[in-house]
Amino acid sequence: MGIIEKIKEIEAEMARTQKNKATEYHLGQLKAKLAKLRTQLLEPPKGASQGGDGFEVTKFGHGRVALIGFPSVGKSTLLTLLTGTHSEAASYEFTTLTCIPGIIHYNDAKIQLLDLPGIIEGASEGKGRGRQVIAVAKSSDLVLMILDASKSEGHRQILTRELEAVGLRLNKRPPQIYFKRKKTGGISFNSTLQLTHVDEKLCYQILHEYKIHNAEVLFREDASVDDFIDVIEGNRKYIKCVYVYNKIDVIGIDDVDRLARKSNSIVISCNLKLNLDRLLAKMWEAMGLVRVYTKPQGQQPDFSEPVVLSTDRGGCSVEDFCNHIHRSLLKDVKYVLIWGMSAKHYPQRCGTAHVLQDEDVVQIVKKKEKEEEGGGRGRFKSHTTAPARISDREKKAPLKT
Ligand SMILES: Nc1nc2c(ncn2[C@@H]2O[C@H](COP(=O)(O)OP(=O)(O)OP(=O)(O)O)[C@@H](O)[C@H]2O)c(=O)[nH]1
Ligand SMILES: [K+]
Ligand SMILES: [Mg+2]
Repeated sequence: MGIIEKIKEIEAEMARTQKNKATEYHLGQLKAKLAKLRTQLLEPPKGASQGGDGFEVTKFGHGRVALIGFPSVGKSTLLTLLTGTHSEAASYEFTTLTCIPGIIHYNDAKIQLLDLPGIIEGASEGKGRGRQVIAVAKSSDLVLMILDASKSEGHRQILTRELEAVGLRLNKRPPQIYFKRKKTGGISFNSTLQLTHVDEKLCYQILHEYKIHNAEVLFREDASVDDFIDVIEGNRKYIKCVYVYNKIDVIGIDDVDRLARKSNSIVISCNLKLNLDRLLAKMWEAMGLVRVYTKPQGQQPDFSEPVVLSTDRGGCSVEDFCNHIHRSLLKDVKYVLIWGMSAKHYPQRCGTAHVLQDEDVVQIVKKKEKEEEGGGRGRFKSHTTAPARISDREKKAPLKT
């Protein structure tokens, strides 16, 4: 029996099994079996060359966003609109057959947007180009799940299931479970709080399924069996996802309203170019991107080219900022002066652990370098006002030095 048949068999057995206290252990075991098979399915066949027929596209810019959706929901239309790179769009399904990259220029940052072939139910098991498409989704910093607002709302669940089946976890953070395999000593199981979804016996059983007999387990939250399996598998990818309901020009206002209220969702129309600005703002926020402007001593900040950091990847501390400019910079930094949202007053003197916010201005004061006390002019000299964003006017018309 092939892996896919085995998966189907276990899924059928799980569907047949009633969920109650008596079947809890059995179901847990089935879940572990299923997870193991799915991991097997993802491993490239022995002897096969790595990559080749995948959709390898070089990463570019400050982040990568993948367009995932059923055929003909408007992925290519959206890529063309947002990036100016033409991607063929048509009313028939599977118009796009490969990965087409474009670049979004937004907030002085460059975001790589990837158009992809449509995927269908069963994609995770190899239907269509599903596996390659999902591999690209895994390499992204954000998934835009494009949905046709006029079609079944079940599509969102089907796609989410397909992505979950290959180890993607959308809009979740890793479970707070410490897990370490050991060579000897048996299994030590602990929790810092009362667990309501799993107990020690169930966890032992799952570990047994994985043939793990020595390990340290510590639950730091009231996690589920699925969470525990995710931690054991260790290959899960936690990615943000924005659900984009396209084609709202063909549905009624009540439906638009309902879809717009769903969590992590946005409604758009490519045809009418509706809400595309809001979509970009939402992407920016979801990717945790932060612009930081450098201000040389005695001069105005350079508003033309921000350093773009991400709260999710790499972090946004002053240390991250310095490392971004130059690896060897950090050791010379005495402290920094900060103007902007993260500062309590202007300028605030901070250490390298300080966390920056979008549109902050930073002046680095190096060791053995004299501080510019009051040397700046206008907004960027020392004074105390409530924190505020650096206004667009200040960026456009910097004061003369
Ligand atoms: N009514 C309406 N139609 C749209 C909208 N956006 C795209 N379409 C149409 O939907 C059809 C499919 O668009 P595509 O951009 O090719 O969709 P896709 O998701 O890239 O399709 P595949 O590459 O085949 O997976 C085209 O006929 C578009 O003109 C929209 O906002 N409203
Ligand atoms: K199409
Ligand atoms: Mg397309």
